[in-house]
Amino acid sequence: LLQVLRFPVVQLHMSRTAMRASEKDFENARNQLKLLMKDPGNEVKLKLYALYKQATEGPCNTPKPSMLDFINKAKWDAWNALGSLPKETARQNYVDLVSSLSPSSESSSQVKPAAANEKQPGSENIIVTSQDGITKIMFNRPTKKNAITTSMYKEIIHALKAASTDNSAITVFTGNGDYYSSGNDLTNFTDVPPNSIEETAKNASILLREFVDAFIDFPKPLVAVINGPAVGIVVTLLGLFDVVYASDKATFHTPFSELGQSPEGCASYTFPKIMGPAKAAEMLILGKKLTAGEACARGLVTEVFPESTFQKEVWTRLKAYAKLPTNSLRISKELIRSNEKEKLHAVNAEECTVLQGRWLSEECMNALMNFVSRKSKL
Ligand SMILES: CCCCCC/C=C/C(=O)SCCNC(=O)CCNC(=O)[C@H](O)C(C)(C)COP(=O)(O)OP(=O)(O)OC[C@H]1O[C@@H](n2cnc3c(N)ncnc32)[C@H](O)[C@@H]1OP(=O)(O)O
Repeated sequence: LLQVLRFPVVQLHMSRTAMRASEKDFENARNQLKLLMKDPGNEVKLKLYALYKQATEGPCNTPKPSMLDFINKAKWDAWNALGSLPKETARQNYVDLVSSLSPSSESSSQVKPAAANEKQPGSENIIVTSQDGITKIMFNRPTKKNAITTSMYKEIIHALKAASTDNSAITVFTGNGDYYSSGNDLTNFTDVPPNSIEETAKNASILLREFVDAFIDFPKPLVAVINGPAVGIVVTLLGLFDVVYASDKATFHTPFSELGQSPEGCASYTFPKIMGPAKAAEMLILGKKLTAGEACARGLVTEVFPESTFQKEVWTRLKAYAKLPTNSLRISKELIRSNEKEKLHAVNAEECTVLQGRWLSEECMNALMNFVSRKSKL
């Protein structure tokens, strides 16, 4: 069996290293900032200040300046809004932000103001645009039902990091075509040399953990616009979103047992909290597929819209929300989520460890073989 499954050769360690800014990158970014020709404006300068303080001193720990001390109060608010963002992440976000200000930047994850359908060069499967105060991250692999490849996970991590410090108020995920997403691309696990299986499972577990961490730590309101069926990881992640709008043609399916796998995306913790343990078990253990109406009744979805008016209604609403004061949006999110963060990171770590073992199991390998040989369709 192991001979039949050939896992892809991926370089997850390399990418992981690349995603973490070193002290030297941080120092370079500081120097690069001094060379900027154009004043980036007060909002960006406040973000840079806050990220710098967070990266060097950790969470805001100084007394709040008086209301009349406008400048220091604005700086304090910006730093304080970063909450418990880890120093390392702040350092990376600082480097990303400086890099996005540099005219010579060629970073593929740079989020820039763009026309709604503009594609980022070199990242066709994920399209990131920023307009009207909204950063939109769109799965764009409609011929494969927007299944998520290894490189797409990495691009999304990068896009989230950039979106956390860009000028937008909210960040929205959606899918292009008839599906929101069919979840993990199952061929991520079907083209690997037999002697690399264990290492590949380990690397996939590291990547998954980093991917889910990026959602747990995301500081702005995160909205899912579910345009069609959603399967697997894109469903479990919804417990980490702040608002979920769904078309009435969307469905929600987590067929983990059928795949010989187990839940990820912190769903083993968030789903029982959202819908109660019995309903969560029906989805996560038994793989019951929900309609949008059922998912809304269980509290996983905020609101369901008729497909005929879905896009118009949802985007009109989101554009209005994106005009709300950005700091207030962040601070309210922080209040709602911060108490849970530590727990969520622990749950994520545990789920990734368990999944790593599942990917090496015969049950999982059989399910993947079935998919590849087209014997099994969900
Ligand atoms: C770093 C690793 C992290 C791992 C995280 C753990 C994540 C777990 C999960 O997400 S589990 C869920 C995995 N997803 C699935 O099990 C769905 C599998 N797909 C299907 O069951 C069906 O394709 C379908 C129900 C989504 C759609 O069926 P149908 O309408 O009949 O279309 P097709 O099957 O013909 O699909 C069209 C085309 O897309 C390819 N495709 C669809 N989904 C996936 C997928 N998840 N992975 C890979 N490829 C997918 C399908 O093979 C067809 O390709 P083809 O035209 O044959 O080349």
